[in-house]
Amino acid sequence: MTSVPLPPLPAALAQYRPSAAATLGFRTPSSAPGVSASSSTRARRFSVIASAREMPWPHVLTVAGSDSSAGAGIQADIKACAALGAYCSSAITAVTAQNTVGVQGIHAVPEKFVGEQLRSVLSDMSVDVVKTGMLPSAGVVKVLCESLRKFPVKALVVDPVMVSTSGDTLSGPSTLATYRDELFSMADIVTPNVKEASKLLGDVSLHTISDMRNAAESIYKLGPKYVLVKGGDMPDSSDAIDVLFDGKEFTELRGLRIKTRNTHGTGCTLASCIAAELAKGATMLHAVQAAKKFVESALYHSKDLVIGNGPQGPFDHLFELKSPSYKMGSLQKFNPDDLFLYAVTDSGMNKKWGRSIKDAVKAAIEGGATIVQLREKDAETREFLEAAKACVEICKSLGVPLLINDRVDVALACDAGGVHVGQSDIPAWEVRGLLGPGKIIGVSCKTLAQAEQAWKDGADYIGCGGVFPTTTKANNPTLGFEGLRTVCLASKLPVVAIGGINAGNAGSVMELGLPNLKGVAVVSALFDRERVAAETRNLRSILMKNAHSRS
Ligand SMILES: Nc1ncnc2c1ncn2[C@@H]1O[C@H](COP(=O)(O)OP(=O)(O)OP(=O)(O)O)[C@@H](O)[C@H]1O
Ligand SMILES: Cc1ncc(CO)c(N)n1
Ligand SMILES: [Mg+2]
Repeated sequence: MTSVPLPPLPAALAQYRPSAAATLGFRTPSSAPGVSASSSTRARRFSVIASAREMPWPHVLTVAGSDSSAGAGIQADIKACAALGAYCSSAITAVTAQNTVGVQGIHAVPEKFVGEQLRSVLSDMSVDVVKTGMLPSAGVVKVLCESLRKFPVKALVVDPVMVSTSGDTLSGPSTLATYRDELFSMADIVTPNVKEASKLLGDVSLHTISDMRNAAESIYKLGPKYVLVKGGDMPDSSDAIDVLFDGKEFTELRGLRIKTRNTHGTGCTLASCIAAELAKGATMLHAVQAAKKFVESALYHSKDLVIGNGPQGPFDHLFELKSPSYKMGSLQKFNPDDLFLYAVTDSGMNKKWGRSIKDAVKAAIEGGATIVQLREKDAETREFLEAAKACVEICKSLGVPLLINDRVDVALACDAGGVHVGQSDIPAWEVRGLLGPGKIIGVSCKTLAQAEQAWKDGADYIGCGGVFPTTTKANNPTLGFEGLRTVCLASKLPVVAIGGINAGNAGSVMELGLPNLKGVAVVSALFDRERVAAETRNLRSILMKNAHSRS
């Protein structure tokens, strides 16, 4: 590949960013002969830029290699960022000829021209996060470090790509020292897989989680703020476990290991998703969790795809566009706002008033319930399953998610939207393993530690209470407003308040104005009443009033 000299900055651009242009030594309007713009044209152009700045788009610049099969590299990075709502620009470091069999050829882009691409993007666009993939030579790593010193960004994600999964070398041992000595100290996070971690540490062997922890600690000493050692390629592990280290604490991120041949590009995708989430403003822990969840979901939805004849196929980054839930307005995908008016059934109460579970659920939705949970502690399993199937049908047709309390087996059998578990039920991460990534999982939590664990376990929301004393749960300690406030403020997941809530006190719960508190869950206030739809409607109008008075 030949490098062509960089032309002068286009005149129009020079008018928009005269200071940036001057800094870079580009010709500015006053120095560019024959370029003139009236002051009104210039003012209009500036106002276009100013209004564009009011609507920023999280921006990731990927510095990586092209993969002709489009499963990894630049192509994966752009798709991953797009799927997560970030804009992705690119500086291409190498063009590879590769497919699902392996890498057939590599054509490195001259280092100077990598620098020119970096300068073009970084001098013009507001890049939030730079993500690196294949950096084929020490020279490219140095060029990148220089560019980053000149144009600092909010965060740097370094995926130290060295060997493709097919075993082909993408970056030789000569780059190792430059990675370690120059790039790592600028990085917010470095994301080696186990083989790369081993190479970075002089070929130490890594076989266990404890080895991954030690490796993360050693790489941390080379200067990055966080290290994520990825366990996708750990043999004999039924889970896909990654280890995050922030210099003090280790976090094990445990996900399902999806049985599929389509894992080409998981590493590039994970790093790009972390970059996209950071660009959107997430904390590192959140960004890594969201990224892992994305990879897991994409693999799950692509597990049976057949693209290419080789052993390692690509997966579909835009799987959500294809899923029926996306096309039909999404019943499966969790929307925290669905927690607004959360109806929990109780068979005893409905029996007492002479209604079936199905009629009770129908009435609650008619009155405005936004999510329903079947909590049928006393029902026989067969009878419960039949009722659940009928409720799923109604809920699907009315666009309201239906969750099952405790019973993962019943949820699977009736294809419910998800499961709600308590502290003494199956742990949320095991439920996730059974239900897969697309279902909703809620966990009852009373303490900060429980809320933290629910988040780590991959739950979607927590139920917090009992806020007030309740008759539906024996020996249930009451948290009161203070307990609710403490958990809500610390919770990384959306919260629904539960326990003794009714039309008389629901307003005061919402008035707390806690940002994470998305709604209230009610049992007796709806179902231990004669007219379920009317009670629900009344509660909804109370909640709406208080939700509105907050905004
Ligand atoms: N089969 C799988 N099921 C679920 N998650 C997986 C699977 N394989 C990899 N992952 C996850 O994908 C992410 C990338 O990990 P991996 O160890 O595969 O990186 P990598 O080897 O750098 O990627 P690549 O294969 O693209 O080079 C990690 O979060 C890992 O846990
Ligand atoms: C270009 C490129 N970057 C990264 C990887 C790692 O998956 C790959 N196979 N190809
Ligand atoms: Mg891998």
